[in-house]
Amino acid sequence: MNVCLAPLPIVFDLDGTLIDSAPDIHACVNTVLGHHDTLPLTLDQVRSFIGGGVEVLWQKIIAARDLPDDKIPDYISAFMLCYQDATQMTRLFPGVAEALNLLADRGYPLGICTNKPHAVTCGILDHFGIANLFGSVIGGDSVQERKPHPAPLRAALLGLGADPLNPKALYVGDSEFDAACAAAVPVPFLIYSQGYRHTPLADLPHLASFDDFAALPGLIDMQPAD
Ligand SMILES: O=C(O)COP(=O)(O)O
Repeated sequence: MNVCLAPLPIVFDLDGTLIDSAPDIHACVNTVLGHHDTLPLTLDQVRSFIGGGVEVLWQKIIAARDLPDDKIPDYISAFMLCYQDATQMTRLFPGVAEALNLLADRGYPLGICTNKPHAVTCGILDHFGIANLFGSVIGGDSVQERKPHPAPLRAALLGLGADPLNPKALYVGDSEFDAACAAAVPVPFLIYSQGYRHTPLADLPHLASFDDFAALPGLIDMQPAD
């Protein structure tokens, strides 16, 4: 690491990157579907619908189950009631807490940019005891637009003191939404290969990929500082 220069701000995606939230989301989706006498979805189906935020999740569910789309607001309210504090089956991916603490100790300003609603995001960060590591947390309802639009990532970068229009920073994520958002800002993108992506890695623009959080601090240290 170049110790003479300011460490780069690092912004992280949440679902599929820091946390495996699919089992809790899956359970709440099926609770809501059950209340509407609709067949449950598999964990793989629900996992493949995560990443665009709660509205996109439910658009994909109603398409998969041929449900009336004028009921989306009702489905979303019922889902949020179930999901607002559902952390029982959610896990940090292996090595996440260690990597984040190491990066924070090395002085990297850390942020979150997720399409998950802000309050739920903060609850999850608190639950895992990592909320204090992040200087900026942008959720799917923090600004008007959602990823892949660049606005939420720019807001997260601004919160870390970076120039949102010409940022020297990194975005770490797992999905098509994250890759497109990073390219739109633009900011170099590091992709976690064990997340919820369905596109081959080679087809997503990225600076580097990693499959183990133990490798992330070294990968970040290799990037030129600001
Ligand atoms: O789809 C969601 O609710 C959140 O997904 P993200 O954390 O990957 O942005």
